[in-house]
Amino acid sequence: MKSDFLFYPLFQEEINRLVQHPGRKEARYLVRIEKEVALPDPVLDLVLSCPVAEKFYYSAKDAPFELGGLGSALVIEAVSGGEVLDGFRRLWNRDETIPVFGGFAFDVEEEPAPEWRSFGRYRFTLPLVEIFRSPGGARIRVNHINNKRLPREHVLRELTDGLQSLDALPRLSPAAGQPVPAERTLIPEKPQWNRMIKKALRTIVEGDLKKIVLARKKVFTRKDRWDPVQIAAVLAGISEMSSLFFYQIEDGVAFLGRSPERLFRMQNGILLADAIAGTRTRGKNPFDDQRLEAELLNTPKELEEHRFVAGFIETRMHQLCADVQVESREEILKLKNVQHIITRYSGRSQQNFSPLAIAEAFHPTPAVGGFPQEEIRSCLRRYEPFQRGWYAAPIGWMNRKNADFSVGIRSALVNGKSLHIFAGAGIVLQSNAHAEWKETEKKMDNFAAILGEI
Ligand SMILES: C=C(O[C@H]1C=CC=C(C(=O)O)[C@@H]1O)C(=O)O
Repeated sequence: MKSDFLFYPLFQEEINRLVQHPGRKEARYLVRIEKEVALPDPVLDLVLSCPVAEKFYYSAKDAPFELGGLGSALVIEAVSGGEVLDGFRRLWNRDETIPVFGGFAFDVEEEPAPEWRSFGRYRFTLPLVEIFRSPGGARIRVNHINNKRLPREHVLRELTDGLQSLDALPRLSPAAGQPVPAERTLIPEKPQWNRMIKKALRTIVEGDLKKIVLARKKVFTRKDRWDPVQIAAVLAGISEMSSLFFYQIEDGVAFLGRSPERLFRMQNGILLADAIAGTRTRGKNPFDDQRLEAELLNTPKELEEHRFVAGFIETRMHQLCADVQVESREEILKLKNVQHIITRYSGRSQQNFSPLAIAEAFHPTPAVGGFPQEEIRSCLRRYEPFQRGWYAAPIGWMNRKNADFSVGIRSALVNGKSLHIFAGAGIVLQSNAHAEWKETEKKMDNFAAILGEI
């Protein structure tokens, strides 16, 4: 990982030109300068190696794009989606294609728990430096918001200072590192998990809910702070069909993961969404793997779990779109540690819904909440012994009309000396507490290399 990229020299000429043309409109609210570049390294390397406090990265699971951000030009922290859209209204009035990165909590009605406090309920960032790479090439943009209507010279000085200070930082090189010893806490412990499942099954038998996705977490605490960059580098080394997301909002505070599940992608009016549920581990050899795949596709309990999700997504797609197509039904998605049943949908968006409104309409799908959707948040608040925060919630990027959001599973929160690793499992009538515990263990295995064991 080298990334000796220097931002200020790259934009020096443009900044000088802006100084010489004081009449140009950009300085009124938004200064945005763009450059095509021959990027020497993957965007991820650039983002990980720059030791700036706030930074993000997103690559969608099946699109050859990388989006990265360094620093922040504008951060919107809000308690509702409407407030987020208000916060970006002026930005998108200038240019509706500008992407912002972020997400919101699983349960936005809850007061965030201490470990999630800096993420809040909704949080999106317009970065100071935005890096986008596609097979056609790479572009770097710098953004500066002048919402205080400061004089132009002042704005350009701030921009220059921002870029120069990014350049002055020594680059990090996240060495693979040895597994780190840490104290482990299970929340819940196994006996409590067994009781949670029993309670969920009772609720299902009584007929109030049909499916409940219960989650657990492992918290690893060590003497020194965890390095989110090192953990992201381990996730980046995994080769599978999943999106990689990394959102560091303060030094040593980051939410990151490798999610196989797209909540939705909206591109030029086309909406894509996945239903993923039903799980088996990977086999020890190809023959064993095939056997597990056949078992997954022929087990009524797994199919039921999957169909709650697919039915829900299909209903939402019809509410939001015309021409809803099932791109593939009940196929297998093979990941490094597990395999799932996947059904894919596409449709043509009918109305002018904002991407955030679409995210709120889908979330939480029965893959991470349960069924029916309406009852599930209050039920999980009572059943789970910790707050999910941003785990299993939408995370990604959006502009005024387009977006790509993943469901924030196979994920972890790094917060100083604590590392919280999450996983959940769908509980239906035939579920068994021990099998679901083992399944969640496997779902956490992406992080095993960091810890030596989980
Ligand atoms: C809730 C999680 O996985 C969901 C996604 C795929 C399969 C699932 C399952 O089979 O239970 C879960 O619904 C998680 O990984 O934390």
